[in-house]
Amino acid sequence: MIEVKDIIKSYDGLRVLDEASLTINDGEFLSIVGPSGAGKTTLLQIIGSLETPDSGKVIYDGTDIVKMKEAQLAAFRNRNMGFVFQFHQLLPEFSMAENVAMPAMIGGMGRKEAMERAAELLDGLGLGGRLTHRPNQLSGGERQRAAVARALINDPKVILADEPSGSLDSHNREELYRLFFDLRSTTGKTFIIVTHDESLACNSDRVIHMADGRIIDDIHSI
Ligand SMILES: Nc1ncnc2c1ncn2[C@@H]1O[C@H](COP(=O)(O)OP(=O)(O)OP(=O)(O)O)[C@@H](O)[C@H]1O
Repeated sequence: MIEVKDIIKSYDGLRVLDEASLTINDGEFLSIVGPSGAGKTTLLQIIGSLETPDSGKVIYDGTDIVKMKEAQLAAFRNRNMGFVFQFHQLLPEFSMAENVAMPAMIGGMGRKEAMERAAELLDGLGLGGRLTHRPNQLSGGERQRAAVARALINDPKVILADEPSGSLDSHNREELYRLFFDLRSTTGKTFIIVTHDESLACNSDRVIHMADGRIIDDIHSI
């Protein structure tokens, strides 16, 4: 369970999160929607410990990660969170298998085991023939699937995604959503996704609506 409590965040004196609070249950598939500038990305980054709030708490299973020191936090993030961004952020000079294996190696896994696990994951996502390719040799949809594999490599409990389909065409978008929903059913992971896409939001368990740094609506599907 993740408890987000009274988060306040300002940039340059401008308040972008204004006492945002929510509780996210394990296995929930949650979309965060709202107009541009509402604070969605900032909230996601704070939940993902990539950004620090001015005040408030982000509690994972009883532990407030806002209070953690950077080294401890980096290890916690590496073990417990997987990230998918709008642009894949794969490293161009590394192969697909190396890119996917990287968070596991950073977490202390040996190269051989990490590369084997990366190959397995990529294979499972239909990219078994692309292990030694570089990111620029893949299509946008393939790159985004590889980014999902990278997010999964450490078997985190939570996947955080920021506009993950923002750079994809409609076919690849639908494929990515199918992958997310399949993963949710097969792995029980928690998904927290910032999106402008209605079809993704509509199919979520829960939709958080934000405006002006506040959560103005929290709708659970039946
Ligand atoms: N690092 C930063 N420095 C200064 N201002 C920032 C920074 N990050 C975000 N902001 C500002 O905070 C506000 C909220 O931004 P945020 O990206 O969280 O909104 P959003 O709801 O995700 O918007 P969008 O849908 O356009 O991505 C915006 O006014 C933005 O300009």
